[in-house]
Amino acid sequence: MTGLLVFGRTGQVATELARLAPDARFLDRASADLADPETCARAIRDSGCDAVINAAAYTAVDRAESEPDLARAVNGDAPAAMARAAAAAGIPLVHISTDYVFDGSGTAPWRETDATGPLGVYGATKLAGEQGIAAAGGQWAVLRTSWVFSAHGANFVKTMLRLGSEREELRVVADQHGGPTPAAEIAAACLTMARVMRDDRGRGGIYHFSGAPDTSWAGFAGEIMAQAGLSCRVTDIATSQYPTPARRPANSRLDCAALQRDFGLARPDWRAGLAKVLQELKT
Ligand SMILES: NC(=O)C1=CN([C@@H]2O[C@H](COP(=O)(O)OP(=O)(O)OC[C@H]3O[C@@H](n4cnc5c(N)ncnc54)[C@H](OP(=O)(O)O)[C@@H]3O)[C@@H](O)[C@H]2O)C=CC1
Ligand SMILES: Cc1cn([C@H]2C[C@H](O)[C@@H](COP(=O)(O)OP(=O)(O)O[C@H]3O[C@@H](C)C(=O)[C@@H](O)[C@H]3O)O2)c(=O)[nH]c1=O
Ligand SMILES: [Mg+2]
Repeated sequence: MTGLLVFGRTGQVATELARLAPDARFLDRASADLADPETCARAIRDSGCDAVINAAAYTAVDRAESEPDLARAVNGDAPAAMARAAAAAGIPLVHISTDYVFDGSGTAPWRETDATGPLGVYGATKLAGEQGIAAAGGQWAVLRTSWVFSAHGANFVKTMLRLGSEREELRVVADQHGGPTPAAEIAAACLTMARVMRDDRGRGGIYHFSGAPDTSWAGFAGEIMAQAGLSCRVTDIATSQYPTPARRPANSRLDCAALQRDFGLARPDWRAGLAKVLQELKT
């Protein structure tokens, strides 16, 4: 996609965007530090691009609890500044957000219109980003996704492969439920949305997108061990048995019907995405 500007170059989703849209311009931390929102706005103003995707974020969920100011600048203030600059330039912004904006109550898949209630700093700062974007008033889309994995960068799959080859047993929480999502599918969805929005200025809003079927982290871990041929046993535990600095939602299930209806994008099967990632890690 020519005329596309992407914030982020090294992350999971940015890496997949670079594969799918090699003509786009990618800004790494050295070119646009999200800790400095004005730099991001200027990058958009100076770019002459006709669409923007923000694939950069502060994603260290536990560390965010002790770095709330930095997390807020990167996840909250920078996306808001991007949205104001994009609105002024008359171009669409596609931004990625998270299931962690929800409090995780109940068992029903979350809809876009449901009340948010983040449990930790990461989720709260991502929610601030969503709100800042909506307040900017231009043409924007926020794609909320969950449990992202790929062959690149740090993610649950790579952690499980490493620990699973070192240990006979792993204890993994079985009472947090959601949809693992391949980064490649998120990149493809963002590109589709950016194209559609560029051609139809009436489109945008908040949308949910996650892999299917819903599972638990323990279920995800079990499938990783099985597909990778690792004999490591996965034992179900409760969240209370795995203390972490940040609280995480028990129910991260996302209702993805609106994205299917408005953009024709269906939930991808994460098990097929996992097979591709394992193949890629082998080569
Ligand atoms: N990972 C997940 O499980 C989920 C992610 N998301 C959202 O999806 C989006 C993409 O996430 P993902 O690809 O996994 O992210 P990664 O954690 O893989 O990568 C984060 C990216 O953001 C960049 N970045 C971080 N801080 C700054 C900064 N101050 N200035 C410039 N760049 C910065 C990193 O650059 P550098 O290499 O220099 O650090 C890196 O390129 C994010 O909005 C995230 O919130 C949503 C749900 C789940
Ligand atoms: C390593 C490990 C983790 N866990 C638990 C902790 C946690 O509840 C769950 C997943 O661990 P992670 O550290 O990958 O989780 P986390 O970093 O919170 O993953 C989140 O990242 C952010 C960026 C998002 O937006 C979310 O959608 C989600 O993907 O598994 C175990 O139970 N056993 C283990 O051995
Ligand atoms: Mg993590």
